[in-house]
Amino acid sequence: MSDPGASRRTGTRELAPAAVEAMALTWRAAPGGVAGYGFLTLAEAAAPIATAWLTKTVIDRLTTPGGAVAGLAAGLAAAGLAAAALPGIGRYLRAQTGRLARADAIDRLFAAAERQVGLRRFEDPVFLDRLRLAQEGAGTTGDLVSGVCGTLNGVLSLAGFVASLLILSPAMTALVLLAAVPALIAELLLSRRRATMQWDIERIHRREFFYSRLLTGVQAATEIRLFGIGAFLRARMMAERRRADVAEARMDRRELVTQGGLTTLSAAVAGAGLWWAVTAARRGSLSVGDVAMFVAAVAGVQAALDTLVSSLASVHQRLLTFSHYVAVIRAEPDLPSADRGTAPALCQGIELRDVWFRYSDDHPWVLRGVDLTIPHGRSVALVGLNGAGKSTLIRLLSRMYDPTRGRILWDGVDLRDIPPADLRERISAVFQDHMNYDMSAAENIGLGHLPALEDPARIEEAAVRAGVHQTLSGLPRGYDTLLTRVFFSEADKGDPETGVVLSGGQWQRLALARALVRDGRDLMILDEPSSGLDPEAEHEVHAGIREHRAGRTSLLISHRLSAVRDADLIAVLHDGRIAERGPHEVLLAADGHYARLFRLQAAGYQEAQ
Ligand SMILES: Nc1ncnc2c1ncn2[C@@H]1O[C@H](COP(=O)(O)OP(=O)(O)OP(=O)(O)O)[C@@H](O)[C@H]1O
Repeated sequence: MSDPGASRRTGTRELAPAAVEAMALTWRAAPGGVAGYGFLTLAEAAAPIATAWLTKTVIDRLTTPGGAVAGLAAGLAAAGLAAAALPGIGRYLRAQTGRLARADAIDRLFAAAERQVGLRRFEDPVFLDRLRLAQEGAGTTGDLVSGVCGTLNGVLSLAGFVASLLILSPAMTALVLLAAVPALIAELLLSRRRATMQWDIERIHRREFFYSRLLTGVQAATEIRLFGIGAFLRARMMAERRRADVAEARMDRRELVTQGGLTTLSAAVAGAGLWWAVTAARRGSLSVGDVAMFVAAVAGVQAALDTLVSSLASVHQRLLTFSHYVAVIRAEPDLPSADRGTAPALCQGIELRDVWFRYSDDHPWVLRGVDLTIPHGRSVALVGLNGAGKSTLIRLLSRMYDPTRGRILWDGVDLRDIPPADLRERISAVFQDHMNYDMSAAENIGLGHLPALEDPARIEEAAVRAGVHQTLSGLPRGYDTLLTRVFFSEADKGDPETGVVLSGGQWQRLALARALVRDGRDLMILDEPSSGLDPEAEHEVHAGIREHRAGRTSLLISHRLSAVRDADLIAVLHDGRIAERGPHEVLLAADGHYARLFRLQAAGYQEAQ
């Protein structure tokens, strides 16, 4: 279970730990509910057996002169009452236990996903499929318990009715039981097939979900309309839907045929039994009560077998799904992480020593022996063409991945020897693909440093420094304004106080404020912090950043070379290596890649004059 992305299918071996985990989880979440439900299961199983015996005895006494039946009738009424009331109480307990177990399971699942310190698992389609099935498994933990209770109910009812039937006819008992064996095997095979089918169509569902999100989300809405690609995307979505439907229909047909055959078999056995009982009664070897008991017992055995077989099949299938949950919560972190030690406060600097990296064995090398030092208290800029590997290098610095070869040293300590959370505590960053959270303006900034959520002055200070304070304070509810409209109904949408939508550049400033609120960190990473800003805003933001970077350790990535010229050191990433390094003037004088790019950009501006 250490590598939840390794295997596409779940084997029977994984079912036992899944069963133990599900039981333990449900017991922890709702011990009272499980105990109550277990008790009700016993009572529910006992009620029909008691009813059958009481009925037989009442009939026998009624057909015998002078037999007292009042007490038996009362018992029969009590058993009937129990049979009527218990299922309702059981349903409530089952639902309540299910809710508690589900909440616990979902919480643990998401905590486990968070334990994946890097990004690799989230780029692995097999893991993503597993994660989705795990969510499904977590959501139905309670059903698993009710399936187990159903199985228990089936076993108990079966035992009671089989014992009753044995007294009347051992041969008929054997026949009824034998008829159940193919049903049991067939149902288990069917549930395994259904679980395999679910796993196989998981990718189809993921693609369908992707298209449906595109078609219903606001992000792609403009392009979809402008390019007129709605029908094209819908056709693709429906093609995926139909592929999934075909697989499901095939499965349903298989179930229909198998279950139809099994039902016919049960009916034939019941008919033969009835014929035997009636002839035996006519011969005088069975009483009228015995015939009633026999009919009830055959029906009871078949109903119990039915419950047992379908509960077992459902438990089996749910366990197959739940085993994905177990695989995810027991998954080792994707990166080996030290759990002891701390990231020392940066005094000397960060050194990349012969760092090689590729995203996987079948991807090309992105970095091919990068040697770079980011000295403490200095500003370093990283430039390079699209796809040169700049953002990749940042992901390695914040340990979203480990270098394939080589080492990254934080004051001489390998990043692998520092707990990732500790390392990240010392870093602040604005990412090129920053997040826009559907939350309030204050929360969008405060997420950069959670204690700041209680400190409005600190949030405001960061907003001022990112140049977004004026925008935010002018919103209908100031910093408490929601920066989204997704939570409001159509009727609310006319009211500006229900949420606003910011522009791309305003969001970018907000992302900068989120990084700045994390003040006092040892390393500030700025990956294209101003790409969506207007020239005035860009100038203003870079002036602010320059001031902020003075005397601090920072790494800035920007294609706008005028923004990086003041860096203490500029490194040019080319062909996976640092091709040039030095201050602006030195690189210009060297007349290499940097000088060529800088002159190209400068010429563009001059032409415009
Ligand atoms: N998650 C990923 N899986 C596989 N390959 C990736 C992944 N992310 C990036 N790459 C590849 O790695 C290379 C470097 O990408 P990276 O984003 O680091 O470049 P960059 O220098 O930041 O580019 P840009 O200037 O366009 O932002 C590219 O060829 C890209 O296709």
